[in-house]
Amino acid sequence: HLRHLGWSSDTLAWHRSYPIAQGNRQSPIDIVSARAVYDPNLKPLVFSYESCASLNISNNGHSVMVEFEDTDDKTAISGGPLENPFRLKQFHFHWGTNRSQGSEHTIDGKPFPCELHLVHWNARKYATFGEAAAAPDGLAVVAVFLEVRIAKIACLYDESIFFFQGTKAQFSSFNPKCLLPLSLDYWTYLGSLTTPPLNESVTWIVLKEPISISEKQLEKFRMLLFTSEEDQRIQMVNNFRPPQPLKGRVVRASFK
Ligand SMILES: C[C@@H](CNC(=O)c1ccc(S(N)(=O)=O)cc1)Cn1ccc2ccccc21
Ligand SMILES: [Zn+2]
Repeated sequence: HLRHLGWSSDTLAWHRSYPIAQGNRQSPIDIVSARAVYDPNLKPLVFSYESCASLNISNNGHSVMVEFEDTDDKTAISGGPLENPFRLKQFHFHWGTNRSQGSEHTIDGKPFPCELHLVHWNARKYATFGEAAAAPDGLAVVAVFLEVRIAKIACLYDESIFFFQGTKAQFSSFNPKCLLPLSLDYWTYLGSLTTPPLNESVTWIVLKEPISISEKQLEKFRMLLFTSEEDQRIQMVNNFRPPQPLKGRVVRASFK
C-alpha cells in the first residue's frame, strides 16, 4: 500500500514508466472558454443508448466502473466530431475528498467535485478495444461534470456490492442516458487516457452542462477503497489527474 503515496503525487511519477505522460496531447486540460473556437461544421452528438447492455459494476482499483457488452453498435455514440459510430465500452468516475476538487478537466480553472467518463471505441476501424486504445483515432470519451445539488441521479451504488479493489457484481440493463444533461453542447479536443498507459488515442468530448449528484451519493464513492481485502484500507479519493499542458492544441466548441 506504500505505492499509494496519493494519486496526485503518483501522477507526477508516471512519466518514469510512461514517458508519453510528457507528450503533446495529454489529458485532462483546463478549458479556457474564451479561447475555445466555435466550429459550425461540428455536428450534434447522437447517443444511441436505447437497448442498454450493461454487464457489471466493479471497483477496478482506481475507480468505480460499469462495463457494457460491446459486440455490436447497440450502445454507441455518433455525430459530433466523430466520422462514424463509436461503441460504449464502460463508464467510470473521478472524484475528490471534498467539493473543491475531484474532476479531471476544469473550466476556466474551476474544478467540479466529480467527473463521469463514458468510454467509447472505434469498432469500424479496429478489431478490439485494446487495439483502438493504442490508435490516435481509436477512442472517444464523453466527459460529464457532476455538481452537488440537493437532487439525485439514478442510484448507481448498490450497497451490497464492493468496497475493495477487484470486486465485481452483475449490473444489468442500466441505461446511462439518465447520466446525460439536457443540453448536449460540448467542447472537443484531441487528448489521451488520463491513467496509465496514458495512450494519446482519445477524442475528448466535454459536455458544458453538468448533472447533479447528491452529497450522500458522493459520500458513497468516497467509501470505496484503492486497496484489496488483505491490504490496510486506503480510501479511494482524489483519483484525478491534474490538467496537463495544452501544447498548442485548439479546443473547438459546438456552440457559440
Ligand atoms: C487501455 C488500458 C485500460 N485503460 C482504459 O481502458 C482507460 C479508459 C479510459 C480512461 S479515461 N480516465 O481517460 O477516461 C483511462 C483508461 C489497458 N487495456 C489495454 C487493452 C485492454 C483491453 C480491455 C481492457 C483494458 C485494456
Ligand atoms: Zn476517466
